[in-house]
Amino acid sequence: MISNGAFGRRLRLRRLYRNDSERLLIVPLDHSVTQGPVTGGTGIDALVGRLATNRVDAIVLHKGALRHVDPEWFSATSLIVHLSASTVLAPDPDAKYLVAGVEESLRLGADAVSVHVNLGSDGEQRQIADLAAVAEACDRWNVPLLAMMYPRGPRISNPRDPALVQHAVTVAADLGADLVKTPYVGSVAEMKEIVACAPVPVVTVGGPRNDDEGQVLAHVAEALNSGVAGVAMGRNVFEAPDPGAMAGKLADLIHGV
Ligand SMILES: O=C(CO)COP(=O)(O)O
Ligand SMILES: N[C@@H](CC=O)C(=O)O
Repeated sequence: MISNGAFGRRLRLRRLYRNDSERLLIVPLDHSVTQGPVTGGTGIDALVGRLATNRVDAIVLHKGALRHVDPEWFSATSLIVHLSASTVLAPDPDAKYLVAGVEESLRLGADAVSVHVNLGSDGEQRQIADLAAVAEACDRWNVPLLAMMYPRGPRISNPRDPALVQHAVTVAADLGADLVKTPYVGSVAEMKEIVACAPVPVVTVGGPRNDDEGQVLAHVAEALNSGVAGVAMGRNVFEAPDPGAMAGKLADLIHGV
């Protein structure tokens, strides 16, 4: 793992890798702003606790959610504060904008921050500019940056096109991200090429809910075979009947039993 920057950034980045030095299991819960509640009635604190106690390396949360979560859970997992937002109700749900900052996230105890960019969307210009500005603030405050990069927009017919995904990864790395999250392209060989060209670790998303747990785990195993550094899986964890058990099965796959 090639670390970037000052001691503080390297330390925070190393803290993300809690269960082994090469792979990550990240569970994003930032969908709460995009689409609505992610807790299925159990409450955000209970959900975070189930994830933290099942070897999830980091959890992505929006800043306000932290008011309702016991900080004790973050002795067992890392906190990534998500800085971007949009909702599915918007005229353009792909138009992401910033709702939090790096200093604010540090005050909240963040180990890292994340920004979402829809490459090819009508609002791409602002999103890329926001990514660059956040990267500068991360450099200033020695905070690792996870870029959530999706080929997504009116001119994107195949959001898993390897060339588009590789372009998205390159944009993130070249603007200063320490980690990139992006869709799996569906082929081990093609994902291997993307990973090989990426100067920073790449993790893949889980995608829409699949009720067949075996298929979800097989998808992760295939992605891992392509050399990705892990997964950032949201819906297939927090929408599972037992999110903690699902997280544990993913951790077993990613980190070993
Ligand atoms: O990282 C992600 C969202 O921020 C991926 O979420 P899903 O696994 O639900 O696609
Ligand atoms: N960051 C994502 C969450 C799921 O992919 C979004 O805003 O939609």
